[in-house]
This record gives sequence, structure tokens and C-alpha cells, in this order.
Amino acid sequence: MTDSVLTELALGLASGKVRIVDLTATLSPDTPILQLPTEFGWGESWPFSMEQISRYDEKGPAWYWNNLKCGEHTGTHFDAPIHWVTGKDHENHATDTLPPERFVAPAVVIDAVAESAADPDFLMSVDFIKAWEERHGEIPAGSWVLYRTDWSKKASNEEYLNAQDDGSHTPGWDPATVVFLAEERDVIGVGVETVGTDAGQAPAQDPMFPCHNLMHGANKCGLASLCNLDQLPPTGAILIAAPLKIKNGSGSPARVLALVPQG
Ligand SMILES: O=C(O)C(=O)c1ccccc1S
Ligand SMILES: [Mn+2]
Repeated sequence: MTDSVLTELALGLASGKVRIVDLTATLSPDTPILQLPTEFGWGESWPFSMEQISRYDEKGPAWYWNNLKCGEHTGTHFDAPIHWVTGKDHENHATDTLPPERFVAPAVVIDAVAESAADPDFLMSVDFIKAWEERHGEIPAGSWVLYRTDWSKKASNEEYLNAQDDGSHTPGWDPATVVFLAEERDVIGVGVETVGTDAGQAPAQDPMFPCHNLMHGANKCGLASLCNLDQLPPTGAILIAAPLKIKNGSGSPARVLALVPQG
């Protein structure tokens, strides 16, 4: 009798034929957060903070716990379609109403490390995607598209945010690429290593913040501040990425894992 597919998965995990890769950055008060232009409420989204309630002491003799405070879009996090005005009218578009089927899905990884190292304002084009598809096949519908830049390996928050007088300079998307992925390839959404799914110079793009505008407008999702994408194959990984089930939430910090076939 053939084993069920989940039995096969369990055997694969036990044997190491399926490896689990953690794509999540550690969440701490040092976690870098998005720097928006001052006219867009910069500073209203708080850095992550923890306030100890007790640690096996007079306030809690047998327990250790903390209060947490942060914005929804902090650290490695999930963007729901409700996050953007263009996604506001979709159904089941918030963190508590998104279908759970969106939280486990295949992922492809597009390597733009060299391009984004050469130009921090690199915008991934449709031609760049199509050249990738020539090598790896068409991006399957229902996949996450992960944008590998190795940005998560930057030595400091300053280098990671790469803020200059005219804002941050970090890679992102040509608007046409977002439309192509959302409409021609029907992806679940895109994931990036940078602090947000859009380029640092996205406020000056047309439309402003095109990945948020067009991806959430198409009822798609986003993942930001991912790490370890260098440990994933171009195709074949399965992503487990779920937001906290926050009522009417626009997003939330998430633990993002990849199941990667070995050998
Ligand atoms: O979703 C985010 O984390 C994000 O990048 C963002 C949040 C709010 C406003 C603009 C942006 S660009
Ligand atoms: Mn976000």
C-alpha cells in the first residue's frame, strides 16, 4: 500500500530528505523598521519592544512572560491585501479572514544579487523574469515569488535601510512586473529580503509604492524582511507563511519556513 502524501512528508522530514529552512529574521528592539517620508506618518510605526512582566520572581514565581509592542509591519512579516487602499474592497482580505490555503504554497526564487549589488535601486523587470523562466520554467500559478538580493546579510541596519537625503535606496519592482506576476502568472504574492515589498524609492514611482498598489489591488499578498533565500533552490520549495490571526489586521510579524527537497 502506498503511503499517504503526508506520511511521505513525515518520512522525508525524519530522514532529512526534506529540510526545513527558517526564512525569518530574529525580532528584537534592534529590528530595522520602514523609514517613510515625513509626510507619510514616519515614526508612527513603533520598533519592536518587550516589557518583562515576570521572570520566576515575586511577580510570577514560576513563570517568565513579557508584553510586546510593535507595528504589524515589523521584521519578517506578512502583508494582507487590506493593507493597501487598492485592496480595501476585496473579500477575506485581512489577516483573520484570508483563506488558510494561502499560507502553505510553492515558492520560486529569483536571484538578483549581482544586479542589486551593482545598483541598490535595481527594479526587477518583466524581461528579467522571462529570462529566469527560460532557465527554470514558467512560474506556476499560486506560487510565492521570492526576490533574492542577499539584502538580509547587510552588516548593519544602516546598510540594510540604505537611507540617503532623498530616502532609502533598496531594490524593488518595475510596476509592469507586478502586473505581470499578478495577472499573467496569478501568483500568491511576492516575498523580499528588504524592509518592505517595494523599492526604497517607491514613493517616487508611478503609481506610488507599485508593488503594494498593484499586488494588493489584485488581491495578492506580500512577505518582507525574509532571510536565508540563498539556501533555497530556484524551484521546488514549499513555503509555510502565516500571519497572526489579528481581527481586521493589515499584516503581522510571521514565522516563515521553507520545506526544501534534499538530493
Ligand atoms: O508593508 C510594508 O511593510 C511597507 O513596506 C509599507 C507600509 C506602509 C506604507 C508604505 C509601505 S512601503
Ligand atoms: Mn508590510
